[in-house]
Amino acid sequence: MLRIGLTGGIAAGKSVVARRLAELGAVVIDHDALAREVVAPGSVGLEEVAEAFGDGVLAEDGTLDRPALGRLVFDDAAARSRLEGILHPEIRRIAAEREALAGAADARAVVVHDIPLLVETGQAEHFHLLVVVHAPAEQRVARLVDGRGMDDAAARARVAAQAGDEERTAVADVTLDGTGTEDALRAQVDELWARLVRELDEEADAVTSRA
Ligand SMILES: CC(C)(COP(=O)(O)OP(=O)(O)OC[C@H]1O[C@@H](n2cnc3c(N)ncnc32)[C@H](O)[C@@H]1O)[C@@H](O)C(=O)NCCC(=O)NCCS
Ligand SMILES: Nc1ncnc2c1ncn2[C@@H]1O[C@H](COP(=O)(O)OP(=O)(O)OP(=O)(O)O)[C@@H](O)[C@H]1O
Repeated sequence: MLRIGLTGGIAAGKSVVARRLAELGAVVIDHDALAREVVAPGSVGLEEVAEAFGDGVLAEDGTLDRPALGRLVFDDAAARSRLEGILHPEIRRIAAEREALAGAADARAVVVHDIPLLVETGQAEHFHLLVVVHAPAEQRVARLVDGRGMDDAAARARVAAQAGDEERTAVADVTLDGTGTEDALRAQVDELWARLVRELDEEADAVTSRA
């Protein structure tokens, strides 16, 4: 199994890269999606979040009011760290379980962990290959405001809640340029994939010829 860590600042283009890798045959484990699963209705995670942050973070139907919780945590490092303390252990447990399943199904699986906070949570050394999608903070703020309808202050608070661009690129094995079009980004992923497949094939050939 080849384990890849994929990260990048918010709106750098991680999802574009992850979707392309999945199309090419990788098993993608999306940690943002897991962060939603662990607070699904009826989950222990949701109960713990409501206990920690009050019923104001619950919508009328009892589901998590994500914008309300976002307003509480993105301007407050202590609150954010409390939320992460509740959610991250469970997210990691499920991610490890999904990875094990992928490995059991196919020993040659390429498993990609799409993790926004990969560097912040000290996981840079956990992968065979660390891929960082890079686009400068100002461009990412503009994408959040224009593309996702976030207000400028909220967009800047999210960017500020994450590692700086240099911290991420410093630990990257591969840096993808997320500043151009989505097509241009997908083309870089295709190139990377072709290289990985070639390397995996060469490794398999070397093992066969040694046997
Ligand atoms: C606060 C919450 C409810 C806001 O939900 P919302 O639907 O608005 O955002 P969503 O979860 O889709 O995240 C969008 C992006 O925000 C950024 N982000 C999310 N959580 C964090 C965080 N704790 N610190 C910094 N950036 C974050 C990431 O770039 C992510 O891709 C949610 O982000 C959350 O539960 N965060 C804590 C869990 C977490 O750390 N997730 C990210 C990595 S696993
Ligand atoms: N290269 C690009 N050119 C133009 N727009 C882009 C590009 N890459 C991504 N976008 C747009 O920017 C927004 C964010 O992209 P994407 O969802 O891939 O970011 P992300 O890194 O996954 O963010 P998050 O941290 O929120 O998961 C989307 O609306 C997407 O369409």
